[in-house]
Amino acid sequence: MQVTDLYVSAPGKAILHGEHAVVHGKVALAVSLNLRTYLRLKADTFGQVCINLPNIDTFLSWDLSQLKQLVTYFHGKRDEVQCLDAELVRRLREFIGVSNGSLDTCSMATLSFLYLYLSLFGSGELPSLTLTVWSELPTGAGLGSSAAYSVCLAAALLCASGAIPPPLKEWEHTARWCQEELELINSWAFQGEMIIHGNPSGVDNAVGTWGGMLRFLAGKIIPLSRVPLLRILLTNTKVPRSTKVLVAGVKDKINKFPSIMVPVLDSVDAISCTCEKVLSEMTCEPITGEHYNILEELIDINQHHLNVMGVGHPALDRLCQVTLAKGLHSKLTGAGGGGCGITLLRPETDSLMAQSTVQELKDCGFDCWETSIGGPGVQQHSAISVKEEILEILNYY
Ligand SMILES: Nc1ncnc2c1ncn2[C@@H]1O[C@H](COP(=O)(O)OP(=O)(O)OP(=O)(O)O)[C@@H](O)[C@H]1O
Ligand SMILES: C[C@@](O)(CCO)CC(=O)[O-]
Ligand SMILES: [Mg+2]
Repeated sequence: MQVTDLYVSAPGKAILHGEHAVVHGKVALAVSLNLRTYLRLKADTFGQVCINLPNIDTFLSWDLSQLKQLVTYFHGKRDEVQCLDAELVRRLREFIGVSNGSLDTCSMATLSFLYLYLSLFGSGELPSLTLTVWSELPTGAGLGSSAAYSVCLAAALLCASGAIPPPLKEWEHTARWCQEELELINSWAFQGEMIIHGNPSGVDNAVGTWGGMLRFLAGKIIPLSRVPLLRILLTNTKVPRSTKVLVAGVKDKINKFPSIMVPVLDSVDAISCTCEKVLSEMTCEPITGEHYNILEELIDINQHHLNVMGVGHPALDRLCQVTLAKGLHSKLTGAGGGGCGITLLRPETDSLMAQSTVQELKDCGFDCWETSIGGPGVQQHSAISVKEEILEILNYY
């Protein structure tokens, strides 16, 4: 089977409110970032499948004959995805020699690639291809790197399998898929997330697929089209952590102390809803200091709740203290336990104040930068629309 070469990209995300609570059926508000993961899929004739994942130092290849043995039992349909095929996951774990509890970066990325590849091609002829992924996102830091990776894999492999068409016309630089096709990409990306996360809510892959700002509740995705322009500082504490472990830890706490933890989750839900209401007011009436005061208080309350859930970290406390000394409010974003935090800048925060805050956070050993939010969701690119330095990496392999 011959596949067509293509480039795709998907954005990372920041969760404004609702991380962890969203896994338990509460509202989350999330927004796409201007940092993206890029994927190049290249057709080959060597009878092999190769993946190059330079961000995580992973370069692997398999003969098609090896992979064919894994799909002898396979009867799956690529347009019907509900839950993970446990037998395929078991075979793949055995094939790459990884145990059920493994959190190894390389194994998780490999497992989710092979799972999607075999699920989408397993009922027909397996194509020979090389897939290279490069991301501007820090890996495992709370900015949805796993979801951006899974969304890129799903879009590229669905296209290569013929389940969805490549949307790019000859004269275009970038193009997006239609709603129905995006839903299919999102549902396959969710499978990839299930392999990496264990029990994802689906909010991260939804942002990677649709981009912009979303309200997410129990799998229901509502794009928020009218949102004010927010200035946000992103800080990466560089403390490594695993989303899978943190999500499992919160679940254990809820099971152990339901009467204590359920009200915390309800309160986070109310924070997301209040934040959504304030953001909407800010688009239809003059923005006042009081709007910002409320947004800041919501950030503080939620950060305390996240500490109660057990997903804080001394480095995140430090972020909150340093920014509060400058009159700015921060909370962790994503799974916490280290990783990244967001700081809301007020309209009157001048660039000198922003710069000195960034410098103080860098002096703590953190990475810190002002970010723009609301980038487009998954898209196909022509080669010339991919930034030169990224194209160079993707074409190197
Ligand atoms: N650029 C990449 N190349 C290959 N694998 C990646 C890449 N980015 C992420 N991954 C996979 O995703 C895993 C990290 O996912 P994890 O969910 O723990 O962090 P995150 O998605 O960055 O944070 P969060 O889920 O809190 O937003 C890595 O271990 C790796 O398997
Ligand atoms: C911690 C969590 O709520 C967000 C991770 O970005 C997990 C999830 O929603 O899948
Ligand atoms: Mg993730």
